[in-house]
Amino acid sequence: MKIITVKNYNELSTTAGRIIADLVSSKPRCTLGLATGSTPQGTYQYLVERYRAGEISFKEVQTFNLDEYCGLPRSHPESYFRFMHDNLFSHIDIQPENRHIPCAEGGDLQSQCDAYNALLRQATVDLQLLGIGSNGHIGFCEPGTPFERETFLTQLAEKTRQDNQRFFNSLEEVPTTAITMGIKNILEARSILLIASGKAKAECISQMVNGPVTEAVPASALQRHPDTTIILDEEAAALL
Ligand SMILES: N[C@@H]1[C@@H](O)[C@H](O)[C@@H](COP(=O)(O)O)O[C@@H]1O
Repeated sequence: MKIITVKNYNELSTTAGRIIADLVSSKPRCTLGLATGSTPQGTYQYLVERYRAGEISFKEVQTFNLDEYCGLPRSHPESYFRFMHDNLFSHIDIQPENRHIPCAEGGDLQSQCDAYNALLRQATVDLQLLGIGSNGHIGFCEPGTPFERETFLTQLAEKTRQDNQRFFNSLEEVPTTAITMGIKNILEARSILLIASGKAKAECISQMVNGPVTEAVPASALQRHPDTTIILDEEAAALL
């Protein structure tokens, strides 16, 4: 694992954004794995600025998002579909047919998982961007998820629902299930870029980097990936 520690969130966003922008410049037809949550927002803002400056184009880029809540229509302000539209896709020249987000609407969610997994299997993700949950989850692969899991319907941990409650009016409104890429899908990316900011992430970062590789800490699986870069601000790196 290559660990880069930076001063603050701003520097974290610029550092991560630059790595992605460099890939898009050198390989215009690249495939990006994308994440949601508060942490990547600054990274996406950086990419939008580089696009607006005419320095990069996403015309030929293909993207796959990690996950999506079940039970929220795509138009819901907290759906990840909407998050990606608002934070990135509506500001850049990516082609609608090149962006993929699990569809968690409709009755047959298992078929939606299978369809998304089949799409992923046809692609090779060049760079997978990741955040991390305070309980060590990546995507929505919660503690206890078998490492060989591919795209699946997951039950959100109570800790995750509590952490994400800040986006909703009450805990009851936070979905209890989601569709997520599995750990196996994530590890198939050519490279992984995980970003984390703030002291609430210090403990899980320490477990991910220095703890044993265990399904109790899903992010510890990244120790097995040959090309993982972790960018941390000083608070998230405090226990390393
Ligand atoms: N499914 C997402 C994860 O992909 C993300 O990494 C995590 C952390 O979010 P934040 O960056 O807001 O701390 O939140 C959600 O649960």
